[in-house]
Amino acid sequence: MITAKGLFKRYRKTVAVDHLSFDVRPGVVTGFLGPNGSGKSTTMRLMLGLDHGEGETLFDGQRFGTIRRPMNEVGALLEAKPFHPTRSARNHLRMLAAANRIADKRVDEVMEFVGLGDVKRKKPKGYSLGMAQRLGLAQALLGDPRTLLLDEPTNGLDPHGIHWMRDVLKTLAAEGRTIFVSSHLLSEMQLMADELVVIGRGTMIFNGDVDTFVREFTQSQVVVRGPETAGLAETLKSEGADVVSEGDALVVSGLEIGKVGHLAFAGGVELHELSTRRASLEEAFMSATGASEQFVAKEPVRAAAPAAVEGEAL
Ligand SMILES: Nc1ncnc2c1ncn2[C@@H]1O[C@H](COP(=O)(O)OP(=O)(O)OP(=O)(O)O)[C@@H](O)[C@H]1O
Repeated sequence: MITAKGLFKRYRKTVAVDHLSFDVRPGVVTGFLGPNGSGKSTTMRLMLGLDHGEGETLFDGQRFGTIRRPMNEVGALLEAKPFHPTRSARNHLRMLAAANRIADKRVDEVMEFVGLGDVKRKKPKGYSLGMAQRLGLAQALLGDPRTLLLDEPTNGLDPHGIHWMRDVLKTLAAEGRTIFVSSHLLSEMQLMADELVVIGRGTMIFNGDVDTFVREFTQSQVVVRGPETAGLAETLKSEGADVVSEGDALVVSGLEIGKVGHLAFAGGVELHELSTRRASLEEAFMSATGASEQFVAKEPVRAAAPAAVEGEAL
């Protein structure tokens, strides 16, 4: 269990993290989301005491700095490639293992686990970003910790790697561990996370389960299909719904599925489908964080078309 209380960090005029408090439960994957520059990395650094700021983070009741054998309690992957440039990957981990009184055989175990068994004697400076992420995860797992903090662990991984990382994190969570992971891949987060902490400009936007987040920040729609729904469309509109035709279906916004079903039944309309279409995590994220986006790109400007010269074929 992670309990973060009143985390605050200012860089000169910029308040990067503004009194954030949240809990991260064991047994589930908790996703950490926010637009670029919203303070995710700073929050994670504050949680581990790697940045000076205010507030307190407890890992199973203990502050990181007071844990006697931190690698056995909290594993962290904050940035890819923080490795010794000339030592082999295996020796890098062996050195860490020795310093933390972790058995040498655990090094080979975690390197096999993350799929780097064949390249463990190579130097990490020759690793790709995806391989470096795997090595970072191996390092985080070295002490078999109960808590994992991972900042963008899928960064640089190929689709197989992303799929693998998702399975690994879900499995580790199912073993009862506490997993706190940031990612920009919202479709991936939708498949991986059970709970969310969503921030914007350093402040809390949402802390709770994924389904509630999507429900709170989007409007679900009702899909209606049947051989003759034109009359029903008019009835639904007169009840205040927005109705759009999509092929042979009606997509209804603004009315509950029960109400749509009732109106169809009352009007004697035959239905072949009546279902709810849930919005995606991405739609909910856009709606929840739109106002707190810091870096908004301008619409691309198209180069002006050359003026037509009279008589010249274009
Ligand atoms: N070392 C620093 N010095 C000054 N400002 C900083 C520093 N690190 C971060 N910031 C500022 O703090 C804010 C939060 O940055 P942070 O990197 O924590 O955001 P983030 O959510 O991790 O961003 P991203 O999603 O782009 O990785 C930003 O406005 C950033 O410019």
